[in-house]
Amino acid sequence: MSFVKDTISVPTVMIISIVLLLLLLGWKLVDWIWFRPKRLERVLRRQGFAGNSYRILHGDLKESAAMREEAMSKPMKFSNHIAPRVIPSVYHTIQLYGKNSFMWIGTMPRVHIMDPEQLKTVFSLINDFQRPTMSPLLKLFANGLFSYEGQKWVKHRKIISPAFHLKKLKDMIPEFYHSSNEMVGKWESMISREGSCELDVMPYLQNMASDVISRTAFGSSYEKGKKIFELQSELGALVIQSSLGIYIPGWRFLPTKSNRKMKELSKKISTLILGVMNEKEKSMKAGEAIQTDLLSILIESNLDEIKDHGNNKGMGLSIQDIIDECKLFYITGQETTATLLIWTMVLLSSYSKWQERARAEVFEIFGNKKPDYDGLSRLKVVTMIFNEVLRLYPPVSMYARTVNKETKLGKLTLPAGVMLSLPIILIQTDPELWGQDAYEFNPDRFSEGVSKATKNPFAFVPFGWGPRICIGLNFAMIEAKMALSMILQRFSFELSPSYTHTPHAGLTTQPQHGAHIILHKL
Ligand code: HEM
Repeated sequence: MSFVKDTISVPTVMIISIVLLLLLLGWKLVDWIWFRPKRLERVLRRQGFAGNSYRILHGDLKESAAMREEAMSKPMKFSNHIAPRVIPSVYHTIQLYGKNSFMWIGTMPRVHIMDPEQLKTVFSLINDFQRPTMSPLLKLFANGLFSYEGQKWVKHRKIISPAFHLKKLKDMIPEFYHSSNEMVGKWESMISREGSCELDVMPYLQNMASDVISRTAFGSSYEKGKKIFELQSELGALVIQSSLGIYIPGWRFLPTKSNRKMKELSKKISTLILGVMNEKEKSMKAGEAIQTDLLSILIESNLDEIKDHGNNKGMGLSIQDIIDECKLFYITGQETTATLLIWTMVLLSSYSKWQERARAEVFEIFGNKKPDYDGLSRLKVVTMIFNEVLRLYPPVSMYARTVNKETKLGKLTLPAGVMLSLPIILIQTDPELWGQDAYEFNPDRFSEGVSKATKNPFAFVPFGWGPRICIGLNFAMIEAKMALSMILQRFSFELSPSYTHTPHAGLTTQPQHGAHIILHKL
C-alpha cells in the first residue's frame, strides 16, 4: 500500500515560482531585444517606411558612430550644405531610403518626419508627442520646464512666461548692453597698431552669452550668479562624461569619485541659489526698488508659495522649482544664442556685401550711439540675416519626440514604442520647400517675412513651434541684435586663413575647431 500526498510542499511551490519568474523575465528580454523591434519594423514597413533591417541590440548604432567619426575627422569645403557633417547618419539614411525612412537606435526605431504639415501636428499635440524622458543623471543638471510634461509643464509655463514678456525684456536692455560692451572692449584692446587682430571669436561670444544670463537671471547678485554658472558648467561636463557610457539604473547612487563630485556640485549650486533667493526676498520685503532680473520676477510671483516653504496649495513654484528653472535658463539660453552669433560672424565674414548692408542699417538707426530697444526692433536687414543663419545653421539641428501609445499622424498610424526625429536642418534646406537656391546664403528671401520665403511656413522652425515653442525666443533675438549691432559699429571682419569649416553637432551646431576671424577697427 502506498501513501500519496495530495498537497504540494512549500519548497516545490517556491521552485515553480522562481522558474515561472525566470521564464517571464527571459520572455520579456527576448521580446525586448527581438520580437518587439521586429513587430515595430513590420508595422512601419507596411505603411511605406524604409530603413535597414533590425540587427540585434545595436541596430544602426555602430554605423552611425563610424559615420560621425569619419565626418568629424576632416573639415569640409566652405558650403552651407552642412547636414552631411552635422547629422551624417540621418542624412545618409534619408538619401538612401527617402523621406519616409527610419533608423535603429539600438532596439528602438526612430522615424524621420520631413513633411512640414506632419511637423505642425507633432508640435501641436504635445501630450501625444512628448520629449524623450531624461535620465535621472541629466535631470540633476537640467531639470525644469524643458523636461516636464502634462499639468506640471502647464503650471510652470504659465508662471514663467510673464518673466519673458517684451516689457520685462525691455527692462533688461542695460544688462544686454553691458555684456556686449565688455566683449567689444576686450576686442578693442587687442587691436594692433595696424588696426587689426586675429582671434577665435567663439569663446568670447560664449562668455558674453553666459554673462548676459548671469546678469539677467541674478541682477544685483550677478557675481554670485557667475559663480553658480561656473559650477553648473563643471557639473554639465561631468554629467555628459558619465552619460556617454552604458546607462545602468541605480549607478548614480554608488559612491564613485565622479558621483560624489556631481552630488557635491549640485548641492553647492542649490545652496548658492538659495542664498541669493533669501537676499532678494529680504530686499523685497524691506521695500527696496523692484528688481527686473528673472530670479526676482519668479520670486515675486511666488512669494506666497515660498513663505510656505512650497507647502502652499501648489499654486506657485517651490524654492526647488525656482532653483531648477534658473539652472535651466543657463543651459538652454547660453550656448544656443552664442551659436547663432558665432555662425552670423562666420557668414558675414564670407558674404561681405551682407556685412556692409547690416552695418549701413545699424549706423542709420543708431549712428555711434548705444543701441536701444526701439532701434533694435526696427532692424530689418539684421533680422533677415539672423533668420537666414538660423535656417542654414540651426543651433538645435534635430528635435526628438516619443510615441507612448498608438497615435495617428495624418494618414499614418504610429505604434507605441517608436521615436520620432524632426531633422529641421534638412527641412530648412529642402529644395522642394525653399527652391533651387536652398543652400545659398540669401537673407533677401526673408524680406517679406517667413511666409513668403518658403512654400510652407512650418519649414522654418529654429525655435520649435506651438505651445512648447522656445520661451527665450525674444530674449535671444534682443541679445543677438544688441551684440551684432555693437560689433558692426566698431569693426569690419573677415575669415582668417586659419579658419576651417567644421560644423558639428555638440550640445548645439558649433564649429568644431572654433571661428577664427580677423577684426579691423573701423
Ligand atoms: C538662438 C537661441 C535659441 C534657440 C535657437 C533655441 C531653440 C529652442 C528650441 C528649438 C526649443 C524647443 C525644442 C523642442 O521643441 O524640442 C527650445 C525650448 C526652450 N528654450 Fe530655447 N532657444 C534659444 C534661446 C533660449 C534662451 C535665451 C532661453 C532662456 C533664457 C531659452 C529657454 C528655453 C526653454 C526653457 C525651453 C523649453 C520650453 C518648453 O518646453 O516649454 N532658449 N529652445
